[in-house]
Amino acid sequence: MSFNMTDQDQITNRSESAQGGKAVIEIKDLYKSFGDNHVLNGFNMTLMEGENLVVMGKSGSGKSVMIKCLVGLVKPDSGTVKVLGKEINSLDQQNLDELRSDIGFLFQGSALYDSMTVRENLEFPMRRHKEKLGVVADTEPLVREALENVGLAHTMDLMPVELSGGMKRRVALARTLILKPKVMLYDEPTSGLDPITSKEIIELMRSIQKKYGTSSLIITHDVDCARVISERMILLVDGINYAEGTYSQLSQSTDPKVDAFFKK
Ligand SMILES: Nc1ncnc2c1ncn2[C@@H]1O[C@H](COP(=O)(O)OP(=O)(O)OP(=O)(O)O)[C@@H](O)[C@H]1O
Repeated sequence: MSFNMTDQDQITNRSESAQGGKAVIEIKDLYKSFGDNHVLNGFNMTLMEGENLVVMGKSGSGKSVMIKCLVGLVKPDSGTVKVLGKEINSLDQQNLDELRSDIGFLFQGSALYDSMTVRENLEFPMRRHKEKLGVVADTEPLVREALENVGLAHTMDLMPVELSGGMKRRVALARTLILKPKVMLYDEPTSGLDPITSKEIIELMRSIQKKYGTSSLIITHDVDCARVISERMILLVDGINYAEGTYSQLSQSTDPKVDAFFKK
């Protein structure tokens, strides 16, 4: 289904391309099956520089498979996946690792290492991606800045067990920000959090995007999160980008498959 845009939105899109918007992620005609389970059937997606794009899909619709194709953890059957101008499936391991250091992840299971302090958790990616930051003699200023971004500088020497669920998620976000990623991938960033903590995380995501001009792909079931954060949305149904548009366009659709996403 191709979603009908209003005249006003068509004008907005034209002016965006006139400003020379750059694609940071381009997925074209992506197919992936596991045996007879045809998960992605020609999925297309473009994330523009500085954009917040939300992808929604039912449980089992292939959102995680799509993200895994994006970071080279799953090999597609066919189609192309370009991230920051590089075709993922043609990169060797070293170039793939380098590219991954420009991609920040906040996944449902973005667990902190329980045996390490908050500071040590944040130092970990710095050691892992030395090629990006070089050898950092004094890690404290970077750790502090990353924690200040999420309002948790005072937790630097605490252990994860001493933090609430929302605080852990914020530290996980700080840990990914320390590498100054160009693209952020969020997989269910508010799942398992109460509404107030969810709101705090969404606000943080917005402030980070503003501060660093990061482009973000957000996978969520949370309609409120999608409403607040998305500039554009894609609904993944039957392995394709079934509908695309702004929150207000999609939430007013009379198509039953689209409408089902917005029913509480
Ligand atoms: N490695 C794999 N081997 C076989 N089947 C797989 C594999 N990975 C995913 N699948 C199948 O692909 C389909 C899509 O799974 P995926 O995890 O992408 O769903 P999802 O949309 O992320 O769901 P949820 O919202 O519940 O996390 C499912 O039917 C799943 O069983």
